[in-house]
Amino acid sequence: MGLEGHRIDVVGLTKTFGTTKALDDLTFSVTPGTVTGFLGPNGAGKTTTLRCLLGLVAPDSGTATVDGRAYRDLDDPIRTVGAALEASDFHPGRTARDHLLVMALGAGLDTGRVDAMLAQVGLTDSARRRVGGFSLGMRQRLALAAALLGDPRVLILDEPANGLDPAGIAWLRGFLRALAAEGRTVLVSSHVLSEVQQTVDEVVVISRGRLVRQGRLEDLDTGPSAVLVRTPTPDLLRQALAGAAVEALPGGALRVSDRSTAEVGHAAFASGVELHELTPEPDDLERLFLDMTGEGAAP
Ligand SMILES: Nc1ncnc2c1ncn2[C@@H]1O[C@H](COP(=O)(O)OP(=O)(O)OP(=O)(O)O)[C@@H](O)[C@H]1O
Repeated sequence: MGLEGHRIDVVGLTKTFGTTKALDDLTFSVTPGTVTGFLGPNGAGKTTTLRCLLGLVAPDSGTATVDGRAYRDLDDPIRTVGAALEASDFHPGRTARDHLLVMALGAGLDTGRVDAMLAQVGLTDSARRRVGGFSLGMRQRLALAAALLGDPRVLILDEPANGLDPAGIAWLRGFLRALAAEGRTVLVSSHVLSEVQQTVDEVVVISRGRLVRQGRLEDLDTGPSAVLVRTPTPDLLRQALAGAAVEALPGGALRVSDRSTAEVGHAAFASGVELHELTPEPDDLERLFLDMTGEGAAP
């Protein structure tokens, strides 16, 4: 059975710090039951947006609401929105378990969930260790457990994959997907698309405080795919691909930007050209992300 879902709506959000326009008329929404990646390069305004959503920063104009209400107007904010903004602000002398107990008591939450949450994030064996000795990945897990203490419908996580090793990222992926499958609304920021690419259904891409793109990950138009080819006879392959956009790469490979792997393979076969490699160019999505956010522009 799914939970009652809550939308996140950011409308016309604008915030200036001194002379820095951190957010510039930013609008997007996040639907329940999805994991949404909130993406943008460092300094794009992600943290500021999340802080506005949590009532920690007052915007100059615009609104950031959960279930149609500002955080401060929610009836039961702790049980509605769980957030992990920074993984580093734990008291280093306190154990993981004590940290969650203090939080639960302070917020009037059921302390009975503490051990269950530690187990959920894989910290049972470290529950009685002091947080000061935790790795960044363990702090991230603890922050996640803290965010989940109130069994919230909405989760807001700032760079949760930061500091996790590949196994930890794979774990996080399954964990967040399961929370979304329960009908929760999960918003996860990252400045690295590949980190969350396999986790998210939707992406909201921002750059310089403005929305660049919102949509389903699979609908992002990655443009024509390019093909990397290696052959001992590049000139013959160029002839065989007459009319194609072919670029010589350092190291001797050719990059064909307007033909599919099948088309390149067929042209080579039909002309008797020997191929040593024929691969679709990797990271099309990463390239698109860099292009969209202006980070990939040629110097
Ligand atoms: N309290 C503040 N005072 C002054 N400037 C700020 C403050 N908070 C954020 N900024 C500035 O606003 C811009 C957006 O910062 P923000 O932290 O929201 O970006 P971000 O996308 O989260 O990047 P990062 O991943 O590096 O944290 C940056 O130029 C930042 O320096």
